[in-house]
Amino acid sequence: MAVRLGLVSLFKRSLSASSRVGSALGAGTQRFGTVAAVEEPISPPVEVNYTKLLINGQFVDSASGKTFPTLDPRTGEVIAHVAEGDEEDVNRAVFAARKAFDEGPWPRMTGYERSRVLNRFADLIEKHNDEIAALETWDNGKPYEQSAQVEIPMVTRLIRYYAGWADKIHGLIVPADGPHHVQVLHEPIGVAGQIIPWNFPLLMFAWKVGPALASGNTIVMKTAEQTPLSALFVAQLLHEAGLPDGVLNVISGFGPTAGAALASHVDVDKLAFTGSTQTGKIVLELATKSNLKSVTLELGGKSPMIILDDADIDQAVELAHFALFFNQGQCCCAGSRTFVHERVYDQFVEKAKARALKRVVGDPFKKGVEQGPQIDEEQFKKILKYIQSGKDNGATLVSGGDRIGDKGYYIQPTIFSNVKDEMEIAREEIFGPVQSILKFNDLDEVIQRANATRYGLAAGVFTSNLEKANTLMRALRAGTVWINCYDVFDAAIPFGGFKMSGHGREKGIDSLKNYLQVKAVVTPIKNPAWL
Ligand SMILES: NC(=O)c1ccc[n+]([C@@H]2O[C@H](COP(=O)([O-])OP(=O)(O)OC[C@H]3O[C@@H](n4cnc5c(N)ncnc54)[C@H](O)[C@@H]3O)[C@@H](O)[C@H]2O)c1
Repeated sequence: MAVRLGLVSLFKRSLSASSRVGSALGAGTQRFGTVAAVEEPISPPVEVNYTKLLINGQFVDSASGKTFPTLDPRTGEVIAHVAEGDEEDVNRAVFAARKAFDEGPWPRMTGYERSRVLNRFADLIEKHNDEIAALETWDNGKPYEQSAQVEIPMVTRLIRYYAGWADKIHGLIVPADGPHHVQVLHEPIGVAGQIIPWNFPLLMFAWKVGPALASGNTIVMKTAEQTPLSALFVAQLLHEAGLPDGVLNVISGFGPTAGAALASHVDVDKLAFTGSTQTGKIVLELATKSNLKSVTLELGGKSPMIILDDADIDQAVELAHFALFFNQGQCCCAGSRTFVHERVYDQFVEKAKARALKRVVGDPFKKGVEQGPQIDEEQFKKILKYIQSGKDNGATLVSGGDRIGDKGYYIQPTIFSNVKDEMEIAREEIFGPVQSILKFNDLDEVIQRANATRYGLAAGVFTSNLEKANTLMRALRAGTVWINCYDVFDAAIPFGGFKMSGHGREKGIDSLKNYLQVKAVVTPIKNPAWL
């Protein structure tokens, strides 16, 4: 509940942002529209203490001795040099995780003991909330207030949620048709390989680690090369909370080397991946070719946000703005196709423009900032290329359309109207602050167009008409449908995709199933008193 409130309050903050921005603005911050170079970056209130690989409970150098720089998205400058893991390090980490699973205390501990470790971990995250948030913002560029007040609290909520499950995972006794005692056991699956992206580094860490640990597995995690720092910090806290050595191993490094080695390792029993659809296909193939390990995939999206003609336009504009621009537009489930009913279309576009122009872009450590820089040069260039493609293909540029300043990876909140379904910006995942507004005039038409994508991660609907909401929620082919809200991510709510947005679900009870094997044990019973 607290987390849900966290998100709701973030959205409410966004609702009142237009009245607050004036007072929030100051050095290093700008209301988009008064474009100028972003000023000198604020010094992050944290030190980087953990840069090595975590293998078997120890922070160690990579076998090759190599390191790679992790960069500050505000400037492109080096924050720290981090040990670069590759195949040999993955082998060492899998060996440690295997041993910890086969011999170690973790799967043999009671569920209650495991829950106590996870609860202590959540307490420690809470204690270090501000340091962790600062690391997350420094490495990723997301607003500090978002890290500190929304995301880190979501992490603790999620860890406590799975701590609550740890001693409630149980099988069944099933009545078969015969004199048999039939037990269905739910066992930990073994060594889990986990590969995560950079857009929500710590939240993705938690979504993966929470259910895997609650159900008694051991882990080798490969973090994203853009954002290795926060996972190393909290992995250390998890050991302080009592996690035995070897149960969680963290490898910083690159996809084609460390990630591929993990996906294809024959001693890994399960692979959980979050990232692009393109990479999802690669890791699925590696997993299949190596040892057919089971795979869950959380991939990309091109989610529709549908505004009906009965909607309160001011609220609809704010929600659609939040659905797209949250986290610099770097959300797999971003509402990146804003469908607006033709009766309210022009009014909506005007107000969406006004809102985008008021968006506070600047140093993410600055109070009141809503949007920081994009993660890195590669994403920054990709987004600018998509903006150019929108212009070239005849969409109407309503606001933005360029970078901000000449340093770091800041992009103007950009809106295109008159976007057509076949345009690249309406089909491909931009993963940036670019809103595409499309016009529709009929419910059946918008259902058909909203579903006409290879993705199916999420959808949003904004209406006061219950019947239309009910029709849409069933017709939309997506893993999540948010009605009159967006981006509500409580730990109990399953999340995942239809179609090429992925396989399986994370969070909630569904995620536990990813980390459990089902074993049937059948024993004949002589002279049973009952069956
Ligand atoms: N569905 C979700 O829950 C979700 C969440 C966040 C991000 N995403 C998606 O992730 C994408 C952005 O993240 P990204 O650019 O980091 O994606 P990416 O697929 O390039 O990278 C994701 C992870 O995979 C690793 N990787 C890359 N190549 C690999 C390979 N050959 N073998 C093994 N691992 C490899 C990377 O190092 C990183 O850790 C977007 O498309 C977004 O939609 C999805």
